[in-house]
Parts: sequence; C-alpha cells; structure tokens
Amino acid sequence: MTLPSRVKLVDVGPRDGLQNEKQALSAELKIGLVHRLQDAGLKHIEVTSFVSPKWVPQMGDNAEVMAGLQRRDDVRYAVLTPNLKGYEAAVLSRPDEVVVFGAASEAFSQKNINCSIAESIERFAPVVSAALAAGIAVRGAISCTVGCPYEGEIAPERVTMVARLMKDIGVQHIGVADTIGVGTPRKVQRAMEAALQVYALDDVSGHFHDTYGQALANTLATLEMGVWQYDTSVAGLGGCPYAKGATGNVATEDVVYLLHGMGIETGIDLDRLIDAGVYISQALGRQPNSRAATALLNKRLG
Ligand SMILES: CC(C)(COP(=O)([O-])OP(=O)([O-])OC[C@H]1O[C@@H](n2cnc3c(N)ncnc32)[C@H](O)[C@@H]1OP(=O)([O-])[O-])[C@@H](O)C(=O)NCCC(=O)NCCSC(=O)C[C@@](C)(O)CC(=O)[O-]
Repeated sequence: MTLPSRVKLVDVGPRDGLQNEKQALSAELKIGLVHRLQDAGLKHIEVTSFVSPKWVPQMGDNAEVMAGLQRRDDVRYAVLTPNLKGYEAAVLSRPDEVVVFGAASEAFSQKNINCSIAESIERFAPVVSAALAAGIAVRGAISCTVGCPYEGEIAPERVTMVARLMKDIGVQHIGVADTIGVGTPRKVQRAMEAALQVYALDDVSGHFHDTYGQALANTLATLEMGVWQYDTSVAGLGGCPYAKGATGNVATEDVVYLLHGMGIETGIDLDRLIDAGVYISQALGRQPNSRAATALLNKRLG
C-alpha cells in the first residue's frame, strides 16, 4: 500500500455542482464561490463550461463568470469544452486548462453530448491541438466508467479503449468518473486500473459521485493504488443533467477531513472551505451535503 503524502483536489462545485441546479444563480454569486474556494486554499477550480446554453442554461453565463474572477497566479482555472465552438469561446476567457469530456458508454455519450464515442473523439481532436498549441493544459474526463444510467454495468475494457483514444489525440490527463455513483471499491479500482493501462499514475484522477454513499470508500480504495488527484465538490453539490437520479460529487469537506486525518496534505483550510460551502448552500436554501461540514458546524455552535 503506497499512500501519497499530498493530494491535489480540483473543486468542481462551480461547474459540476451548479450545472444541475434548477434555481438560477447569478454570475456574481458563482464568482463569490470561486473566490471563497481560492481563499480556502484550493489551487485548482473547475469554474464553468462552454457548452450549448440550450442544453445547459445554468452555464450560459460562462464568459461573465470567467471575466469576473480575481485571479491568483497560483490557482488554475479550468473550463469544459466539448467541441471547437466551445473552445473558441472559452479561449477568450483565458482558462488555464480545458476539459474534453467523453464516456465509456455509447448511450451516455449520445445523451450527454449528442454524438457517438468515435464522433466525440473527432470533435475533441481539434480542441486538443488548438489548446496545446496555445499552451493551455488539456484534461479528459471519461463518464460512466463503472455504470451507466442507460446501459448498466460498464466493462473496464471500455475505459481502456476510450482512454487510449483520448491519449492518441494528445489529452494529457484522464479523469475516471463514476458519474452515477454506483461504484464500490473493487469496481472503481478496476476502472482505475483500466485507465492506468494507458495513462501514468501521475496523469489520472478520480471523480466519484456519492449517490450510494460509496465515494469516500472509493477515494480510499484508489488512494491505496497511489492515485493522488481527485475532483470533489464543495458542499457535495452536483450531478449531471443527463444522469437522472445521480447525486453530487463527494463533498470536498469530507475528502479533506479524510485526508488530513490520515496525515495527507492538501493545502486546504477546512474551516474556510466549510464557510464556502455554507455560502453556496444558503444561496440554494439548504444545508451543505457534507457529513464533515455538518459535524464541524454543530461543533461551532457548541
Ligand atoms: C456538446 C453539444 C454542444 C453538442 O450539441 P449539438 O446539438 O450536437 O451541436 P451542433 O454542433 O449540432 O450545434 C447545435 C447548436 O448548438 C450550438 N453549439 C454547439 N456547440 C456549442 C458550444 N460549445 N457552445 C455553445 N453553443 C454550441 C450550435 O451553434 C448550434 O446552435 P443553433 O444553430 O441551433 O443556434 C451539446 O450536446 C451540449 O452542450 N451538451 C451539454 C453537455 C454537458 O454540459 N453535460 C454536462 C457536463 S459533463 C458531466 O457533468 C460529466 C463529468 C465531466 O462531470 C464527469 C462525470 O461525472 O461523468
């Protein structure tokens, strides 16, 4: 067992979290969330996505949100770009990283981005070339690496296949996503092993939704493989509009509590992170969906 001594967390709350909210939130509020996350020590934040506003109206203020950021040199701001149109709009906002997002399931690919896996790779290829030529980092995400809402269980071989397609077009890093949170530790390890057949340990990350309460266990299971990069979402926000019933990503607060408790550094101030979670949860009219945040907030009250 080789546990990493430091873990990099990418907070995807402003993007993955808020893309699924029914309630419209102002750009100002989203900007306030990003600022609070960076104040809490997050160095990697997924801010928004440049997708069709007809498909995901919640992200229609992408350029406004990016323009309103008070950027820090030591923070990397990432955005999702499904095709060249999205990339060309995104690049005007000066992202540090763009994310192309495919799936290990044909049905999910069709529902989410309206094309087959093969077509998605054709759409990503010019995005990757343009981003790399402009010195912008490129991350790839593979949805449904364990299970799909339309196809059921997904074989690890499909993850390897999509990872190879992504690698062949120059994607530098791959995120292994359990989009609907059906994974359990051994299954998630198998999906991660499948990605590791193509990408090096330093170039993979985990992205686990918590629908069945397994995301922390899945995080630990992959930490034990040496994985040291994870997407997490402040206050457990999130879900994908094309994965009905799936809940948010694992809460950043819960992962930070786990990691710090194991003596693993994150550079994140848990108290300030909890404040960021309270800020966005209040705007949404609910409590943070994080056990650690709830416990520590109760403790603050005495
Ligand atoms: C991918 C598309 C755009 C293809 O959508 P499409 O309809 O196939 O695209 P098209 O090229 O045929 O164009 C149709 C219309 O969309 C416009 N269009 C085309 N592209 C863009 C763009 N980039 N930005 C803005 N507008 C765009 C285009 O200009 C045109 O406009 P019209 O002429 O009808 O007015 C569409 O399917 C879409 O936007 N899907 C939304 C996907 C999405 O955001 N899903 C959620 C994020 S993924 C996720 O959450 C999973 C992840 C990453 O977190 C990991 C996990 O947990 O699994």
